[in-house]
Amino acid sequence: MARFVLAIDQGTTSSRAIVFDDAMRIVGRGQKEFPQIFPQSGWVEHEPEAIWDSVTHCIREALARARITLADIAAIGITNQRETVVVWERDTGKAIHNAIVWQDRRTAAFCEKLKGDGLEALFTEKTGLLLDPYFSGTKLSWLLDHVEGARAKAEQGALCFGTIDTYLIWRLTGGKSFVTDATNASRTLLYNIADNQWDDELLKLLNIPAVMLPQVMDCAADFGVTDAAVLGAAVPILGVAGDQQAATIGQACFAPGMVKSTYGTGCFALLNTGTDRVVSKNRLLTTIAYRMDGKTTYALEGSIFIAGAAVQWLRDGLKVIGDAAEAGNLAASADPNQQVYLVPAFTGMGAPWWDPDARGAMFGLTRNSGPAEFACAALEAVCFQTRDLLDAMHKDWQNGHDEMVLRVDGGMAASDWTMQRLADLLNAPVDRPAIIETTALGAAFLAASRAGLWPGMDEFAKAWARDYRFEPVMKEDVRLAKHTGWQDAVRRTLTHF
Ligand SMILES: Nc1ncnc2c1ncn2[C@@H]1O[C@H](COP(=O)(O)OP(=O)(O)O)[C@@H](O)[C@H]1O
Ligand SMILES: O=P(O)(O)OC[C@H](O)CO
Repeated sequence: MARFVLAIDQGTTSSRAIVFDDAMRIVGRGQKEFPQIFPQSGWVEHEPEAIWDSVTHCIREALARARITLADIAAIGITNQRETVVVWERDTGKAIHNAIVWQDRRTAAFCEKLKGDGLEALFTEKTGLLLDPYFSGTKLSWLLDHVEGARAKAEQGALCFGTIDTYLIWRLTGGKSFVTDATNASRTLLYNIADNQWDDELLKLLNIPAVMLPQVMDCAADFGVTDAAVLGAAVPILGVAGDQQAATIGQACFAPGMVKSTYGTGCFALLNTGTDRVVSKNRLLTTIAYRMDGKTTYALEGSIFIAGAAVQWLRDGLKVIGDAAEAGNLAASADPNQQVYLVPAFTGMGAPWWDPDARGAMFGLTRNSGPAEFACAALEAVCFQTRDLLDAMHKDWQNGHDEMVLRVDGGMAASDWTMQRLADLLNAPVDRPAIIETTALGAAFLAASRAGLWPGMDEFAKAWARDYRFEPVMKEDVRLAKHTGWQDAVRRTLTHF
């Protein structure tokens, strides 16, 4: 009997596939990067075919490392970079344009126009999002306006729109399933998260024909069966969630008040608010954490665009480290008497500031400032930004949950120095789990529990294991002084202060 589950994690810079066994252990993995395309300043695209090739490559690699074949897989779970838009022809499956990636800012002027028309409150009320180019809706609208003949074809029902999950499912099932899940839908700016359906009024405002949208399912559902002619065996796809929601699930943040923060290229913190659809007064996003058995659990989300990317800047831009793993040691050697701050607004500032025009800045440099102070400032910036998010979350939603433990994951969570500094600057414990691949784990859980291979949510939550807890040790006056310095640096960087 098939007793393995395959998680496909399609990320912004690479795709991963991980095989888990029925005891939730990782037995094989594959990973492949694919090209990032920057056609103009602020534009970011991916070639859909390159994404597909990377996914099939790492599925083969993961299966080979696990020494099994696809026939040994009981179920597939998919998790993906969110908001990224693909449009393809319904009859040929051919994409009409490169995918427009979540980081792409080309629709900034369109968003400003919609805001100028006084529409942001309506979009926020219905979708929980803001009018920012980050989300899918305005990108889809751009494609229909700029690819010749696209709008007419879309209106005739000849085109399909999907986030990456939808596109992969379409390809894996040989064009038989045209579906998404509620978490991915909730990032499009087209989906009403209160009514749980595509919103006709918003579709009209963005001029998007409903006929091109996929069917929205729960996160654990029957998404289709892989076409044996495509992958070599027919396997059911039983779980789907956007990557940050999948990490929330993988971290077993199932109780209201639980919060996780994922430190990859960017950083995304999600606070489970249960059935409360909290509307943020502090410019956080309201999003669907997961939908199971028709019941929606909501989250408040804070999105920071630069986290591990600041470490990449130390490595590739400044060349003060040769490898990301060296950043912590270098930061540890910084002079504690220097107050150097980096505001890493390299691509604008995300939550809770949402300032697309801000650019990065450093403050407090002296003639003694060197690589160590730069590294310290870069890593501390990620911690300070997390604090800004969590402070905003607590202003928006108290519900008696003053005591907070943050569950962390993502590549940067491997840095002990950064995680200790995070606990210090938050003045809260930080828990790093034993399985750091929480995104894939979340997708695997959705699929494996539906297949009856793994237990349900309660048992899964009990199985969550800690690798290490970082306890705050920094003196209160030091923490306060640092935080005040950071707030001042942010104020001086933002364009709208
Ligand atoms: N030991 C480390 N210390 C600090 N940053 C790290 C470390 N290891 C990896 N990173 C950073 O984490 C990021 C990679 O994390 P990952 O979760 O794979 O990101 P993504 O899924 O966004 O590609 C990179 O930006 C890298 O610079
Ligand atoms: O691919 P990641 O891990 O950088 O995550 C991207 C997010 O889903 C964007 O919202």
